[in-house]
Amino acid sequence: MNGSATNGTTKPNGVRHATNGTHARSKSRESAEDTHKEAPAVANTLKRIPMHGRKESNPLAPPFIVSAPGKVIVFGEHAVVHGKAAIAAAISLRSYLLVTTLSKSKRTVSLKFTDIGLDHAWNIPDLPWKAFQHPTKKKKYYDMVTSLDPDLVEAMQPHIANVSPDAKPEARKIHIAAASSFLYLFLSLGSELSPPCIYAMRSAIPIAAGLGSSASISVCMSAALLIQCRALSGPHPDQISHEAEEQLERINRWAFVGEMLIHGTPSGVDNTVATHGRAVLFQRKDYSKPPAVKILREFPELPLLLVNTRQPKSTSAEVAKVAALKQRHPTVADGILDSIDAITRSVHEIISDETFDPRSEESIAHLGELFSINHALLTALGVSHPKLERLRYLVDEAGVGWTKLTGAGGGGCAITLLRPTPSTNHSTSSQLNGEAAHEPEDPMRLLEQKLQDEGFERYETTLGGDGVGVLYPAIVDDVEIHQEEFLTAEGRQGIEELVGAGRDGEAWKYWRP
Ligand SMILES: Nc1ncnc2c1ncn2[C@@H]1O[C@H](COP(=O)(O)OP(=O)(O)OP(=O)(O)O)[C@@H](O)[C@H]1O
Ligand SMILES: C[C@@](O)(CCO)CC(=O)[O-]
Repeated sequence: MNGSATNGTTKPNGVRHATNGTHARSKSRESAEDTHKEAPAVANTLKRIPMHGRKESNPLAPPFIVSAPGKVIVFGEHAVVHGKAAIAAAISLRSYLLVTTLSKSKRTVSLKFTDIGLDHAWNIPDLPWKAFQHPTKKKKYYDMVTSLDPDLVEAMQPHIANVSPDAKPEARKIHIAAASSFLYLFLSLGSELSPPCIYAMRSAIPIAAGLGSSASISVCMSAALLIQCRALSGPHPDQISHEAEEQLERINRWAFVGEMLIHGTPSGVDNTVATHGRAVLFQRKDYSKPPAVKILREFPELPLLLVNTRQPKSTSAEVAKVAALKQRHPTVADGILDSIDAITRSVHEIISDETFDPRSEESIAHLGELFSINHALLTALGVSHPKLERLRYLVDEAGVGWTKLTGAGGGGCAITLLRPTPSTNHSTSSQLNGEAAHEPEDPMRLLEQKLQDEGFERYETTLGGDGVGVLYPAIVDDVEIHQEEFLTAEGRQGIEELVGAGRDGEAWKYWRP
């Protein structure tokens, strides 16, 4: 529970700050606003100015925050890695990246990714700029990069080798994945003259649970670095549709590069839905070309239960398992992947039909069967886990819906499509006759209790929200968000309240083609 959230009489941020020294606060606010007038990095359609083109006397860019959602894959995980279609939807759990520019006397770039315990700084001049800026290697901010350059990955290694040297091996792996992802993007989009900065990450998305935490942070890093090199215009409410689409595409391309550093061989569906939000029908047949993406703006409000087995898993290990099975049993594995593809296409047809009614028992039951079949096929591919099977068993036993794993499997989360409950008629004949009411136990309540007893965790979320968003400058309710409070905000509630999440029409802006 976040202490500041319950503080009561006025807006939470105002209350918190009033006890912290009003003078200092309003000063930092003024400087942020002034700077914003001088250097509207994202507010207008910009002439591109190289970061290093700024005059010595220019004020510091204000702190700003970018945010991106996690996702659930509703149908088609794993098959999508092998060129088949998938449907994924954004969830309301999000990551937030606060970027603070330091004075020019510092020459460091720092990561403070406190969710994973990573705190690392590099000296900007020491980084392998020569390798990344070499004319045969240098990428433009608008390029489409579909594979990592092994020479550049190699050039980064001495700078990755000194990340968290004393951490335990498991934690270190996590740190190295996140740090490599950032550094490759920083070296690709920045220059030796990039401003010294602190990049502070907080996320409400559980890590390695199949909800796209890595894609969400990759989208944040890509968007922040593109904003800093002034390669984005907007977001602003009257931005024309195709221009907004172009910005999202630019962010998505570099987020895919970030994902490659974490996953190895991502299909790109996770970063695509984390960038665009809503829901997407996604297919990448040829990795050297852009994927086919259809944004599903009218994605139905499906009644879903989202549960985490809390069994950690590695996406790259699960993806490798399927690749190995495909090598050993090509015909059988291809048959399974084709069946998953057929399910995804059939679902797309069903939900696109205007007669589809997510409140109808019949429609949901039809879709529910496809949930169960998709899960069975994923189990056949070897990516389920005893905890996922136990979860599915408990939901089946309660008779409340149809369950499938979501994301990479091997643990992580499952989604259940809930059976619509017939409206309960409380005035039964026995009650009307004055007999004692013996309410049958609510199966959903019983299930929730069992899930809790067995250590499963349920998430409250809605599907289909906004994609990447920007709070520039990092000011909510006229108060600048400070790095320290950002890093120490308690849990999901604490961070969401601090950044003013979900308060559309205010400071947060989104590209909405
Ligand atoms: N809040 C965070 N802060 C820093 N790094 C993070 C954070 N969340 C995720 N990561 C990085 O992403 C990695 C997790 O990626 P992984 O693909 O295994 O899981 P996922 O993205 O949650 O699941 P899936 O790909 O199945 O949806 C972590 O090891 C870490 O490097
Ligand atoms: C397992 C997978 O299909 C989904 C992970 O969320 C991998 C990918 O698409 O990159």
